[in-house]
Amino acid sequence: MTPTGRRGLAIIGGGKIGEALLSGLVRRGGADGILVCERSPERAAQLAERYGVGTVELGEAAVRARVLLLAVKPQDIDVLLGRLAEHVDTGHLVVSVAAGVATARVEAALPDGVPVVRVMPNTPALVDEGMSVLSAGAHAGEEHLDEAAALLAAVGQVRRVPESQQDAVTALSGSGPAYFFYLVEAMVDAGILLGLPRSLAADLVVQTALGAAVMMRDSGEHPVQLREAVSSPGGTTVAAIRELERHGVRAAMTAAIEAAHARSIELGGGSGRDRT
Ligand SMILES: NC(=O)C1=CN([C@@H]2O[C@H](COP(=O)(O)OP(=O)(O)OC[C@H]3O[C@@H](n4cnc5c(N)ncnc54)[C@H](OP(=O)(O)O)[C@@H]3O)[C@@H](O)[C@H]2O)C=CC1
Ligand SMILES: O=C(O)[C@@H]1CCC=N1
Repeated sequence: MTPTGRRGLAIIGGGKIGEALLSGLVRRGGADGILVCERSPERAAQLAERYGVGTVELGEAAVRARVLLLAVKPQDIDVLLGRLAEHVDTGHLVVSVAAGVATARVEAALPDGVPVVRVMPNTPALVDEGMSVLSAGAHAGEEHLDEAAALLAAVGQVRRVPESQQDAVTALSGSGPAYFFYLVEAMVDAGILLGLPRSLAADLVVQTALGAAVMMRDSGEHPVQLREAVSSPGGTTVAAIRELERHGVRAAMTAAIEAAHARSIELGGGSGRDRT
């Protein structure tokens, strides 16, 4: 039973991803019904001013909000859950975005039967182009997954996976924006090396990244086909791709994503299990 007066969402942890989700949700639905609980009073005040949301202590967050979105670092989650446990009941929905942290670990720290949904979002939620991937814990039903999906759909696309795939998802789409930013940095630096002004180089690279992303999403063609269309025989693109292959960029990307996957498992203290 949901106690009367409990409504809306509290974001617990107003850091990078907490703010990305908050900004999109406020943009989509307004600040009414959204609360933020943040350890740093300065940061809480900043978010309140920026988004017009109310800020609360942990206990009050659980009294006033039905959905509790945990957005603290995996290293802080056990302390948070220890403090939260006495305030939570089965009428809440707990949504955790902590990398690597299995729903079973969250459930074990809370009263029996509390529904928990694990989500891996990403920072493009800031511009409504997020990718959020959901898995249900042992006590989360379809209605809880639907509720979490509806929340995250406000800031981008949503997919569901068995929880055993969440560490791979984390390595791919959770951390993924950083790989593209890294690549863009390198391309802009190369443009500057070739004598272009920084702002022009940045404009060229960012628009090229955007155009390439939209083509990959909308053209229905495989990235290899799209790359072939850029690669004139004996031309500039094949000369560049040969260097990327020579320097092992493809292998480096695979190794990077494997390292992120391993780190996600390490942060969680082991791989997440699927519901049986
Ligand atoms: N950044 C990203 O792109 C993504 C992050 N995630 C996950 O989201 C979580 C947060 O990551 P990120 O936003 O990068 O981290 P941040 O460190 O930027 O944000 C976490 C915030 O939570 C605060 N906090 C810690 N403990 C508490 C508490 N008990 N009550 C209230 N606030 C608290 C922290 O305060 P303080 O600064 O004092 O520590 C900090 O402001 C992590 O678990 C991460 O794995 C998931 C997907 C993408
Ligand atoms: O770097 C991290 O650990 C978090 C999880 C996914 C993206 N950022």
